[in-house]
Amino acid sequence: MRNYSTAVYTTAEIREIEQLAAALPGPPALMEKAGLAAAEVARDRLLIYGRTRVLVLAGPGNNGGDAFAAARHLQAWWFKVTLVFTGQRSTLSSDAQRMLDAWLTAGGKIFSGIPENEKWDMVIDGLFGIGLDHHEGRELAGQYLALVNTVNRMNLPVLALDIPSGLGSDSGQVRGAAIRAAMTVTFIGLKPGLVTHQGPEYCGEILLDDLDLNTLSLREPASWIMDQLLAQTLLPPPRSASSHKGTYGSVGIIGGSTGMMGAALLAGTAALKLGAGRVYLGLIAGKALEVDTTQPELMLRPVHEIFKLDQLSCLVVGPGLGMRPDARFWLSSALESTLPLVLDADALNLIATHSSVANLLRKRKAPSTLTPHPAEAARLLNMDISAIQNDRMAAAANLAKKFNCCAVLKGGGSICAVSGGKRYINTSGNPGLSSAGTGDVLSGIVGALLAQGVSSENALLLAVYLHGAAADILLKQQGGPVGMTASEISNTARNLLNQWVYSPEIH
Ligand SMILES: NC(=O)C1=CN([C@@H]2O[C@H](COP(=O)(O)OP(=O)(O)OC[C@H]3O[C@@H](n4cnc5c(N)ncnc54)[C@H](OP(=O)(O)O)[C@@H]3O)[C@@H](O)[C@H]2O)[C@@H](O)CC1
Ligand SMILES: Nc1ncnc2c1ncn2[C@@H]1O[C@H](COP(=O)(O)OP(=O)(O)O)[C@@H](O)[C@H]1O
Ligand SMILES: [K+]
Repeated sequence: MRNYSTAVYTTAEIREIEQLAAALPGPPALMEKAGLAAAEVARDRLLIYGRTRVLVLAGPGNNGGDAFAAARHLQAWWFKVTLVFTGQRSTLSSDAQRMLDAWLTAGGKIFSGIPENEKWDMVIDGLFGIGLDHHEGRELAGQYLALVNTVNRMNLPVLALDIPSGLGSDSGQVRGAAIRAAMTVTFIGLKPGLVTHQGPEYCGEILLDDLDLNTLSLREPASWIMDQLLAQTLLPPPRSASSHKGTYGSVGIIGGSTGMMGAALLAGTAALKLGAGRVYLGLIAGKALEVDTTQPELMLRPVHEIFKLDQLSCLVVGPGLGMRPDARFWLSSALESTLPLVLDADALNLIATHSSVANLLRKRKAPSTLTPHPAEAARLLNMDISAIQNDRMAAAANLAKKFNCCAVLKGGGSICAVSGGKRYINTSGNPGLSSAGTGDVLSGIVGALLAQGVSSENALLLAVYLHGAAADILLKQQGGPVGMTASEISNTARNLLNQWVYSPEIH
C-alpha cells in the first residue's frame, strides 16, 4: 500500500480499468482484495489500543460488497463486527452476492438499521462508492441521509471505502450529506473528488490500494496530482555567478485602477520576490502612485509607457484593472502583443463580457495563462458557479480549450489544465488563502517564473503549488489559517523557492 500515487482517474476511467482487468487471463478478484485491504487498514490503523468493536455499513451496490468482505476478515480476526445492510440480496451484483453469502456462511449477522443502545470503536463506511448518482436532484435522502448524519454524530473514527459516501467521486461535491472520514482507503486509483472542492474536508488521510493492478499500463490517465515531488522537477536552474538582472527577465503588470492600486502592488511585489530581474507596473489610475516607498524596487509607470518598453518578458494583466473602456483598450493591446500573458481578475471579466476581446485571446500564438476563481470561470464559460463547482475538472479543461491557453481553476484543490487535455490537481494550500490579494500574488508568481524562462505550463503548475505550499508553512508557523495575508505568501514562497533550488536535499 502506498500513501500516494500521482495518477487521478475519473469514474468512467475506473470503470474502463475494471473492464480491462476483468478481461485479463485469470481475472483478479478485485472485491475480495478491496475488502482485505480495508480490513487491514482498520486493524492496523484504527483498531488499536484495545479497540475491538466495529460498525460496518454496507450499501446496495458493490461498495457494499467491499464492506461484506472487510467485515468477514475482521470477524475472522476476532473483532466484534455489527453489519448493517441497506440493500437487497436480489439486486446485488454477483460479486457482491458472493461476498454477502461468504459473510453469512462465516456466521455473520445482518441488521437493517443501526441497533440502538450499542457502542462501537470505529465505523466502516461502505454505503456508496463511485456509483453514487451525481445527477441533479438525487441528493442523499431518507434512510441514507439519516444514516450519514447518525454516523457523523457518533464522533467515531470512520474508515471510508473508496470514497466517503455522499461525496461525488468526480466532483468532490457533497450530495446532500457525506460521511466525514478519518481515513479513506481508495481502490485502483485516486479520484478527483478526493482531492478537489469539498473532498479534502471529508476524506481524512487518503490511502491508495491499486488491488495489484498495473493501472498505468491499463489506462493512461488524463489527470495527475500536483505535489512537491512534481513541483521540484519544474524549478528554474540555480543562478550563474555571472548573471545580471537581464538574465532573469522583466515582468510588466497592468492594472491598478483608482481604488485598486493594492492589487497591482501585490502582484508586482510577488513577481519581484519570486525572482524577476525587473518589475514594471503599468497603472491605469489617473492619479497613480509614482513610487511605492515600501517597495521602491518596483518601477511604477503610466500604463501606456509599458507598451514602449522593449525588454519585457511577459505581461500580467488584471490585478486591480477595473472594467472601464481604457482597461479594455489596454487589455486588447496586451492580447495583440506577442508576449506571454497571465490574465487574472478583471482581465477575465472583460474577456467574459466582450466577445471581440475573447476573440483576440483565442487567436493568440504566444502563450496565455488564465487564473480564474470559480465566479470568474462561471462568467467565462457562461455557466452558474454551482455548475462549475459541480464539475471542476471539466470546467478547467473547458477553459483551456475554449480560450486556447492554459488555465487554473482556483479554490481548494486548484485544477490546472494544460495542453493535450491534461489536468493537474493541486494538493497544497489551505483556507488561510481565502483573503483578498492572494490571487494577485499568484499571478505575480506566475509572471516571475515566466520571466526566468520557465515554460508557461510549468510556470503555472509550479506557481500554484508554491503559492499553496507557502500558505501551508504559514499555517504551521502561526498555528492556524486566520489572518494570513497575501504579502506573507510572497515572502514565504520566496524562501521556499530558494530552499528547493539551492538545498533540495534537506526537504
Ligand atoms: N466493479 C469492480 O470491479 C470493483 C468495484 N469496487 C467497489 O464498487 C464500488 C462501485 O460499485 P457500484 O458501481 O455498484 O456503485 P456503488 O457506489 O456501490 O453505488 C451504487 C448503488 O447505490 C445506489 N445509489 C446511487 N446513488 C444513490 C443515491 N443518491 N441515493 C440512494 N441510492 C443511490 C444505486 O442505486 P440505483 O442507482 O441503481 O437505483 C446502487 O444500488 C466502488 O466504489 C468500489 O468500492 C471494488 O470492489 C473494486 C472492484
Ligand atoms: N480554502 C482554500 N484552500 C486552498 N486555496 C485557497 C482557498 N481559498 C482560496 N484559495 C486560493 O487563494 C487564491 C485566491 O485567489 P482570488 O480569489 O483570485 O483572490 P483575490 O482576487 O482576492 O486576489 C487562489 O489561488 C485560491 O486557489
Ligand atoms: K464509501
